Amino acid sequence: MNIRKLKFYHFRNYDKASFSFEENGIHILRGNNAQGKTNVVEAIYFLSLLRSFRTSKPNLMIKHDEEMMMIEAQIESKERTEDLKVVLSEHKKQLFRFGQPVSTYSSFVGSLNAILFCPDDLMLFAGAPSQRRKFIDTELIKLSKTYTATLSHYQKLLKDRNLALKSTPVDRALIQVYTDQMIEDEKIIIKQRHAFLKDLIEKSQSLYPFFDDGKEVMDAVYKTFVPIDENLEQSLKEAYATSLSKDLFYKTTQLGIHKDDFIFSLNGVPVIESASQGQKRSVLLSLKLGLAHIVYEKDGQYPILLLDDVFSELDEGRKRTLIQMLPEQMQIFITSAEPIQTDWFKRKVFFYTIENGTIKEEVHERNE
Ligand SMILES: Nc1ncnc2c1ncn2[C@@H]1O[C@H](COP(=O)(O)OP(=O)(O)OP(=O)(O)O)[C@@H](O)[C@H]1O
Repeated sequence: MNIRKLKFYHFRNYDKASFSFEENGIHILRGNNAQGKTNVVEAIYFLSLLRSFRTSKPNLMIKHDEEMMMIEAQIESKERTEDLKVVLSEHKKQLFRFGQPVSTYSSFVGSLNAILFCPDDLMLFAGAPSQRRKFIDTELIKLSKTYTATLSHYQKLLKDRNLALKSTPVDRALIQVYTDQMIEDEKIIIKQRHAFLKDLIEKSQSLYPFFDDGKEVMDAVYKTFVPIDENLEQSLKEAYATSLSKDLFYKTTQLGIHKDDFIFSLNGVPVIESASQGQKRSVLLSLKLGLAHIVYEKDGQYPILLLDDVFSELDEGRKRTLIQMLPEQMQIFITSAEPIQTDWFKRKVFFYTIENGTIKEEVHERNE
């Protein structure tokens, strides 16, 4: 998958800007701090998921003192070339595909598949379990419609069950109806999370040694509230039966996949407890590249890879390794405020200078 054109109008610090990108190449956006490099990455990510990785308030992306903003892109995939456009004003978000208005989120999201690495991702290890669930869910939602539908059904049931637990008098029969339906959803979600993590870890494990000279072994464990085996349904039923009195006491559902966690480790020690900054970045990069390989296996094409400020805190060896590990048929955007040595690249690479909300393509430098 490739972005061939990208246009902004009143987006962040860009007034009006237009970019063209070659397919598959590495595109380096360089420039001093606060010039608009990450803004470009944010725009691509926003077209992919209709949410920003920096703010939960999309209106902040509208250029100061303006009333609306627009991001537009031409996407080339294996199947087709299509135009995507988002127009956002304070009270309205309008979506367009092929120049036609699109009314639902689900018929827009999915056209552009992008995988992002950004410095805040390092919070994956230190943050709350909800962040790790979000990481896994975001990818599974892109990969499986069944997962998306089941997760949203479960979330609704959980809300209803919690309301039923709070009501007086308590309707135990109704709570049981919700519990039974939640168990059906959980059987699907637990199996999919388990299988996805196994696949992701297998792929990432094969990449991590390149970053760390094969010294450490990365791994991850899926922590849910029941054993994952052939007795899953029975275990779920027993867990809810045992927890019912607690649920009634606290008036909220104490157990469920909404409390799952995923623990990432190096040599058996949780990453958060002992990994260096460089090692954390290396684990994350192995995970992100692992994700890209999963998408390739499923779709027969790589997603777009967005690497925001990826080089800081990586030593030169790791920087070189990262570049060598990037698949040839993947379009990649890298932002950097650091000097970049052109001899790191042995493939098509394009440089752009970003300065105060303007973009200038530099002379193509190609080392082949
Ligand atoms: N809504 C907005 N309107 C106008 N300018 C904005 C808006 N939001 C952010 N900016 C400006 O965008 C710039 C930041 O851009 P960006 O985050 O892309 O920087 P960067 O080049 O990636 O920098 P760094 O190397 O420090 O990460 C800042 O100058 C900021 O003031």
